[in-house]
Amino acid sequence: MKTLKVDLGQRSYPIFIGSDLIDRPELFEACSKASSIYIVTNTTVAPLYAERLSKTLASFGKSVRTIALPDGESFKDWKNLQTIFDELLKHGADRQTVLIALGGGVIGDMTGFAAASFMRGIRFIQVPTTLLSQVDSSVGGKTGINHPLGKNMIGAFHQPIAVIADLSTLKTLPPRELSAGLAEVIKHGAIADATFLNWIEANTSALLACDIEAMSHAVLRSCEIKSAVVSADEREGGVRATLNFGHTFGHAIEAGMGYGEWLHGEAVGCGMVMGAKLSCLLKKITQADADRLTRIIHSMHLPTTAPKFGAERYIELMQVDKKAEGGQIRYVLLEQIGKAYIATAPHEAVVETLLATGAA
Ligand SMILES: NC(=O)c1ccc[n+]([C@@H]2O[C@H](COP(=O)([O-])OP(=O)(O)OC[C@H]3O[C@@H](n4cnc5c(N)ncnc54)[C@H](O)[C@@H]3O)[C@@H](O)[C@H]2O)c1
Ligand SMILES: O=C(O)C(=O)C[C@@H](O)[C@H](O)[C@H](O)COP(=O)(O)O
Ligand SMILES: [Zn+2]
Repeated sequence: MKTLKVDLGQRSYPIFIGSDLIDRPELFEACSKASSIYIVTNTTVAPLYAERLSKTLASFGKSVRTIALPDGESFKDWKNLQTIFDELLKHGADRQTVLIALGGGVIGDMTGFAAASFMRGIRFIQVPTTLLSQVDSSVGGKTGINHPLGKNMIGAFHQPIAVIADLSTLKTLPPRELSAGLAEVIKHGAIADATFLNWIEANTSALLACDIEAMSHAVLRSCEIKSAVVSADEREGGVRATLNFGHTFGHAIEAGMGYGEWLHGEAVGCGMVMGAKLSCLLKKITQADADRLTRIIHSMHLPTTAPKFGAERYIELMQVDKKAEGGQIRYVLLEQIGKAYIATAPHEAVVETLLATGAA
């Protein structure tokens, strides 16, 4: 097992990465002081892992309940958040209750937001079971739900007290979901570590085959990169926005198509292709670099051709973005492979050229 730390002073927490971790009560030690424990999961993950996790948590001698929400991005909304609150209140949860998010990023984001707001804030633990949630969403404390007009528009920063990434759970993950997670892995290489991107490129087959050693390295290196960024800028005042590479376009695709049509990772993969093309149009990276990144994304079975909404609609969708300021869209672009920067306002005509010609 590998252990990392997200360094945030009093809000610091460990990330445990390894196999069969959901069977190890010592990793859930914070539950020994809980008044009650709620596993929040969904109807797909519950039959796979909830009983095993309940058994582990039962060793603390506290009440352990499971809340299973419907599965899918389109359920990351008010209604299902309300279901969590209903269950907590119905069964007498209090400020010493600990929530456990067992599932992918949808469950992690919603459970985290429920924990941030229930009785003005209770503790929660992330047990990510998708590649995407192990390499990205379980770390950093961004929690929330979608709004029909914009992705993740309602939420809060609320850090978990631990992240327990059990690599064995990836064995049951469908290939399409694995590829979606690989998009965020590629993102970490593209924005912060050219050597890691080389490794990803050289290990495409092992990653697609969900080889345990390859997964272990991908999760570890991604968590190292993300936790360093989050430790430096918890609330996205600056450098944290680089983790949004591919997301300005990607979130527009998700909202524009209706949540769930394309997976988040698929939209981000395609968004990174668009971001690389824009970086190239602005003469920051070479055509060869943009082509290479597109090839890597394509090799992971991710879409690289954007849905054709038209430039006007893309711009309208992208204006509903948390990075936008005073109506100006801000893009995360590449200065070089392994280094991202924030473009406050690239010339609108350049973006329109991108949308009209290449990607959309
Ligand atoms: N908070 C953040 O920093 C952050 C970062 C990245 C993404 N996100 C959010 O995360 C979400 C995407 O997360 P995701 O890709 O994990 O999607 P997801 O949560 O929808 O999970 C993907 C699918 O895999 C299933 N599943 C989960 N674990 C499984 C397992 N071990 N075996 C079999 N099936 C399993 C789920 O039921 C679901 O059908 C988006 O809402 C995105 O906005 C948040
Ligand atoms: O943690 C971050 O910061 C990220 O941007 C990670 C992204 O992969 C993730 O999709 C995040 O939820 C996007 O955040 P948002 O603030 O753009 O909604
Ligand atoms: Zn993302």
